[in-house]
Amino acid sequence: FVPPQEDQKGPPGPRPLPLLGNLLQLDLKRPYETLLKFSRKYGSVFTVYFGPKKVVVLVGYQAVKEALVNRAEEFGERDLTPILEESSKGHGILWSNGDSWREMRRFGEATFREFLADKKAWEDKIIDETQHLIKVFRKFKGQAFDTNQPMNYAISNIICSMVYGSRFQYDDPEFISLVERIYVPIELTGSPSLQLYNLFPCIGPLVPNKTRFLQLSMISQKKNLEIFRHLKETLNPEKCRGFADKYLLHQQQLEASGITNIHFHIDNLAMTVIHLFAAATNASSASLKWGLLFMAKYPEIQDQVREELTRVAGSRQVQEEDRKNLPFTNAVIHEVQRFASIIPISIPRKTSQDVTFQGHFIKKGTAVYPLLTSVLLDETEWERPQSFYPAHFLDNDGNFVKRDAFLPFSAGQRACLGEGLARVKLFIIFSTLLQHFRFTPPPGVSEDELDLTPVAGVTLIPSQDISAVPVSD
Ligand code: HEM
Repeated sequence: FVPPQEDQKGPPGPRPLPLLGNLLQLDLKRPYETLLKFSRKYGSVFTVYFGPKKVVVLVGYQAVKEALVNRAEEFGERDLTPILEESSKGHGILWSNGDSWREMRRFGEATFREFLADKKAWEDKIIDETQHLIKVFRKFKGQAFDTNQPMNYAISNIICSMVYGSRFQYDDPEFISLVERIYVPIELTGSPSLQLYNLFPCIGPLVPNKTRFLQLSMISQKKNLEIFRHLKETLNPEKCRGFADKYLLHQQQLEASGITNIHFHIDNLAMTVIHLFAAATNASSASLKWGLLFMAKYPEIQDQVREELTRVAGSRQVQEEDRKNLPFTNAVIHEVQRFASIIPISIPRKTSQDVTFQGHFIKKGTAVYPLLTSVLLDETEWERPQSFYPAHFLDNDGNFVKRDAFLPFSAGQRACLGEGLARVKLFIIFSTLLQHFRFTPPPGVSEDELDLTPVAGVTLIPSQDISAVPVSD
């Protein structure tokens, strides 16, 4: 292996070894930490080799914004690993490119806009699910527990309501395996053997996790096709139950008007739905889990949130409408997303053409990793980047202020499709839980002793148990 010629003109970076590239220098459990370290030496645009794979890393608000927003087209393609290429087959939204992605993205944006316009219906689904979540939290009677599973179930069910039009009971075996098919592939993606397979695809037959990943993907595809068959039998243009109905109706309209669109077919719907579950669930539940853990860690901030909620909403259900009157709560939720920085390396992009960026040549098709954590913790943008400090989002009069460098949903043409929906979800669930529970460290553990180390993986997830003590008790 000889690094190609263009590297000499490309962004600088640590010297790669043949075949291994910079793998020996990278902390593979927390690669973002090594990348941050490299940036201190090589600047805000540098090259690193994950084995034979060349990657250009973007660091800090200025570089990330310039690439993803000002040069949106050039940095607007998704970089696919072999396993994702095999499972997605060019379909869906998250792991696709070109015309198919454009059509699915446009359809997704229009549909989500409609959902948000009918705010009440979307909000009611979230409120309904939050009530189920509260019942589960109550069962622990104030004992410390792992918030992972209850949160994953609630969030997955909200996406079920959004996509299929109905929720499941938590103990329904169909639902339990559906949730497993969402979270297990995400865990597998972060496993060392699949990471190795993605760098050296020739070892494929030796990687059981690859077979498991593809099996789960196939089962998801099959199950979705079954659900769509049922939905199709009862499809009613007057009463659209969710995303899948919208798509099926759109497909019917195209057929009825004789328009041929090769991208609107049932396999593309199934993969789009699988991608929506993958993108929507993990990130939302991780953000909420961090939110509750930070409340246990910083009780004075928790008290201030609850005081504001009580003053504005009393004991009635908080609604999205209330957000404008809850600047402190709003600021805390934003600070949770900033400080937890749950997707430290954004979902990989690649260049769609040869690019000269900040004086460096980057060849078409080069993988690009926007280091989102370096934006959310950028010392030139945030007053106290390394502290949990809700005042980042408040002015001197306590009003909420937006911040340019707040990019947990990334930016540009591949930015998070569900940002609007995610924001409503985080606000309603976080506020409602705080109305009902006081979150504390487990008995015998002090706030200082709470463990904020995330579980290693693509998304950062807390591992610390906490207690949810009902406030009315
Ligand atoms: C707190 C919650 C969430 C966070 C932090 C988050 C963050 C992200 C990030 C960083 C990306 C990569 C964007 C890029 O490449 O520039 C992304 C992509 C995406 N997200 Fe989210 N997301 C969240 C929730 C959701 C929800 C609720 C949905 C759907 C309802 C969703 C749907 C998507 C989709 C479809 C993509 C792929 C977009 C594309 O490739 O065109 N996300 N998200």
